[in-house]
Amino acid sequence: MPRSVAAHRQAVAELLTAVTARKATLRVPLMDALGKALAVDLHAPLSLPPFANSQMDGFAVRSADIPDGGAKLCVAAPVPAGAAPAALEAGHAAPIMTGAMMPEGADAVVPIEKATPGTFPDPGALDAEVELPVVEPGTYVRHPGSDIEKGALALAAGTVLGPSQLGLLAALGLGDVEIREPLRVLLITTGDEVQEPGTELAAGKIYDSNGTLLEAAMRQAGLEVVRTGISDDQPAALLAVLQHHVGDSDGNGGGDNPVDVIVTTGGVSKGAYEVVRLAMAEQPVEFLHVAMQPGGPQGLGAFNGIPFIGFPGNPVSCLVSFEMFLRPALSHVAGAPSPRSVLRARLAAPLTSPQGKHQVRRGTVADGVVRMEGGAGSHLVHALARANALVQIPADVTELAEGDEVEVWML
Ligand SMILES: Nc1nc2c(c(=O)[nH]1)N[C@H]1C(S)=C(S)[C@@H](COP(=O)(O)OP(=O)(O)OC[C@H]3O[C@@H](n4cnc5c(N)ncnc54)[C@H](O)[C@@H]3O)O[C@H]1N2
Ligand code: MOO
Repeated sequence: MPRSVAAHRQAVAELLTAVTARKATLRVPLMDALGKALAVDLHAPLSLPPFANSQMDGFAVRSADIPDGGAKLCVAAPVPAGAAPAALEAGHAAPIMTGAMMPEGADAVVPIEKATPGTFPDPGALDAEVELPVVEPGTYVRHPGSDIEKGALALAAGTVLGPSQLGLLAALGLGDVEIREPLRVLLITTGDEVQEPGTELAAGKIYDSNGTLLEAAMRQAGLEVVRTGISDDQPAALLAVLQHHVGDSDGNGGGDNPVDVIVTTGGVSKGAYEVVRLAMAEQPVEFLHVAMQPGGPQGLGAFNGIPFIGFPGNPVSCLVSFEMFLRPALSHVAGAPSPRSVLRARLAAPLTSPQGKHQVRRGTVADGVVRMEGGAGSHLVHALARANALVQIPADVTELAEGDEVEVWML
């Protein structure tokens, strides 16, 4: 009896719980925190904006100086961005640039387009005057703390740090940040037929797409990845690679920066040379079938005490396995990455799906409608590259009509 998708996801999460529990926190430069989870609640060390500043290029004024019909004011010394200006005298208007600090006493900005003349006087010009229309106090002034007050919670522990979050930390003046230490994954692709990209393709061989596909997916999910190169179909060779990186069953060897999880691709189904199955024969690893297509055959357990996950060899099966099991399990137990956004979309065309298998098709979602990219085959990497979503067809659904709603996970 195949295992359900939910049960296998749960099993992967359980496998990772112990690993994530023993990970420490780490202080890293902002850019190294991209995609990682914030370890602690982070409070703003300063207000944003830090001081009142102008939202427009124009004139900083005391609004009380300008009656309903407008007024002619003396032009004060200009205030460029970055300067700390002198206080604004009554009856004066100071040329001010976007982002520049408001002079003390000024409470509004009139944009240059509304001034007469509509250009700034030369900085050296003496006795210049400008005519300005009436303006409400506060107009085009960005008040200190209007975005966030000093001391307020800027980001909560567990927040996944993307570009916007890291941009906020930079705006708050932080050069580094404390993150949850990322999991280190040992990624091994297998197969006698598989060859490194960038080499000349021999007869009967194909290029290794799984390694790049999964390493990219893992890095994007905030994982550290250790690649070993391709392992051939000799179990002894795969065991040697594993032992080199992980150490032996007594915990000897494996280097001083151990990996937390091992992920392999290929060699888990029913062929005559299933290298991963054979190499794991002495280990507590279960090879099973999940009621899902693609990504049915799966391996799960431990190699010399290190959690082990064996994905099937087909490239689309690898990515679907990662998205359906490893990514959600990591979101659940490690807080990063964020779960995929889940939407509902209407089918552009009818489709059929095998009874008893949760099918994950690849599609393009636009304007609430999803169009399939390629067929169900798990070798279709070109179609995968066109898709922006995984289309989820539950195990008990065998037929859907055009316009029927399905769940889609945005990639
Ligand atoms: N008799 C059966 N045969 C198969 C079954 C089954 O239930 N009974 N399951 C099929 C399904 S579903 C899948 S998925 C695959 C899984 O096979 P393995 O995990 O053992 O993977 P391989 O046989 O090594 O490779 C499958 C396929 O993927 C290609 N491949 C492998 N590695 C890479 C790589 N790094 N980059 C690109 N492509 C790769 C490989 O050449 C094969 O075409 O088994 C089915 N068979
Ligand atoms: O499960 Mo396989 O992954 O369908 O191609």
